[in-house]
Amino acid sequence: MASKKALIRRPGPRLAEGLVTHLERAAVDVPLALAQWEAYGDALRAHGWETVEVEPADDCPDAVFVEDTVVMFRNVALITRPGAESRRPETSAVEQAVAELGASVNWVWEPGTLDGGDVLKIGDTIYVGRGGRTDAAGVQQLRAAFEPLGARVVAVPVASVLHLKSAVTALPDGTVIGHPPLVDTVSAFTPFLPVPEESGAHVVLLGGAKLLMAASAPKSAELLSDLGYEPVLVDISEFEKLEGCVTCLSVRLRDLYV
Ligand SMILES: NC(=O)NCCC[C@H](N)C(=O)O
Repeated sequence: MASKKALIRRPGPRLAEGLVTHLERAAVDVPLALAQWEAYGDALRAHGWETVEVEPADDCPDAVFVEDTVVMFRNVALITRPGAESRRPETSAVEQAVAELGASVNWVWEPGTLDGGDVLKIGDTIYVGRGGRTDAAGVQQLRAAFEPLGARVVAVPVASVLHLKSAVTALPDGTVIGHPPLVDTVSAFTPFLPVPEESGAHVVLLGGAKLLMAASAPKSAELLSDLGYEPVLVDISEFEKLEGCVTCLSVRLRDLYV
């Protein structure tokens, strides 16, 4: 049977020191962040996902953004080499966690860099954003890892936001959603549905019509609800101050036969 597990990683005491690139730094309330992270995990579990906690990395302020450390395609986990040097120590415990869950493990090698936040999978198509964190060698290594498994890898430039998935994600039917001012190449995505808020571009597919979304995107949630989806809203304000979004707080593992 296909698995329904999701990796998550508890935020550490240094969370407030997390990287900010496109935003002004704002004070992060760490206890509130922890409560928001617990509620995020509760929302996953309430919709049938078994959450698997990666061992915390308390020296790494950004470790809670676990999505950036691994890309899954079928049963293969590509352990990334994050573009930000301060994030590179995050990967070893993630590697151990996915290996223990039965994934085959592959790696992005130096000098390539790749952040999981730059990788959007829609069926067998994998969009990869070449931007501030993912370089050309990282894109090549992603292709080398997944094209032999049947993926079609499509590279797109990313400049306006931190990661590709800060700009666009996809609905269950494959429609790409994004807030147009922040999508560098709208024409790369067909079909494309504009949403009215930046954080409205971020959905985690919970199963069926349910979409995990940030509470900061009420108008986008209303739009999607009107299209027959069922948004499940979580407040992740403290992570948004660090350029995090709902997608980056977990990695869903759907193709492990365990
Ligand atoms: N996939 C993501 O959107 N990750 C967010 C990472 C935020 C973190 N502060 C960073 O700059 O790396």
